[in-house]
Amino acid sequence: MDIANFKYLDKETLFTLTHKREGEIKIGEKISYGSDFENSTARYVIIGIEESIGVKGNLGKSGTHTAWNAFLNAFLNVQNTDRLNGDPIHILGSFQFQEIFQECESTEDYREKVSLIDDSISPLIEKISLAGKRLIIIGGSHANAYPIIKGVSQAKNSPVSVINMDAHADFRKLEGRHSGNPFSSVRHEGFLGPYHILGLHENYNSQTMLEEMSKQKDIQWYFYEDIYLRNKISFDKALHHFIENTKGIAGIELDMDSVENVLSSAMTPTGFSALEARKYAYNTAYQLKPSYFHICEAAAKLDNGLEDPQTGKLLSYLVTDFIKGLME
Ligand SMILES: N=CN[C@@H](CCC(=O)O)C(=O)O
Repeated sequence: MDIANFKYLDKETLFTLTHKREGEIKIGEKISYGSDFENSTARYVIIGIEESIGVKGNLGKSGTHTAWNAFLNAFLNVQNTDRLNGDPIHILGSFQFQEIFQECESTEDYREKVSLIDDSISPLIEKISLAGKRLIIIGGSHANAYPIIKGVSQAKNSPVSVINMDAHADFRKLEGRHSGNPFSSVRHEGFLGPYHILGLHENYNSQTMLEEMSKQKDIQWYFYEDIYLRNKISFDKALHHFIENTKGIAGIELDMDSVENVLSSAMTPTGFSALEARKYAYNTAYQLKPSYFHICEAAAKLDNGLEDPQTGKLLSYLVTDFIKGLME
């Protein structure tokens, strides 16, 4: 089946990126791949979204389209062991939206195109979810939380209960689609159930947005500052509280701009550690068996030239932690 702007992972790419070594087996040698995920026995389907349009529509710095390849390079070369076997994993491929990106000239153009890509992404998410597979999605901007939640919600015929580790609530007003309003947009359409945000930064969430969220009883958050400056609650307790309050169909969001020093549009010198992000991925998967895991906003290279050779490896750790949590 052809999907607009989607490239299935093919044998040649897989073989080029998987570096074989005698006496060892890499994950890339075990996973299944390509279009026929429905007939694969794999339970977990991984897709990429190579896209920076949502970030530009939110007046940010482009670069999130570079995360997928960086992830793939690292992930395919993870050792296949009895701690993590590649057999239940299927890598489908990635959405490639760089041509659409090149067509944009203004903020309005980016916002219009985000609506367009929303409509490409959600049917595939719905189809994979309907096939009973759990999804792992590597973004891309946080704008894509909207089509992901919509697709899962339509497949499961239920609103999705979401936990989001993030410095920003992304609940901005509906002013055209972008990376700052996926949760307000998807809430507006009834696909988002309870919404829990872990680690909001007080400096970067507006009073208006916080007041809007306060009106809705099933939207809750912990500020990063309440955890680490005021010691009101520990990281573990805050996470546990959200996990306990998540019922039914669950989705997990991880915005990498909440993790200290990870390259992204809103890169931060103070935030969660890589280890906390790993604990988040593992524990949410282990305890909730969520329908999807969306990791977004990370970049291997920003358009301003900044590069980070570690992005792909961190994304790969997070995905393997999440899969281990699902399997244990
Ligand atoms: N998903 C990210 N949302 C942030 C982005 C900030 C930035 O790119 O600088 C927000 O809207 O506040």
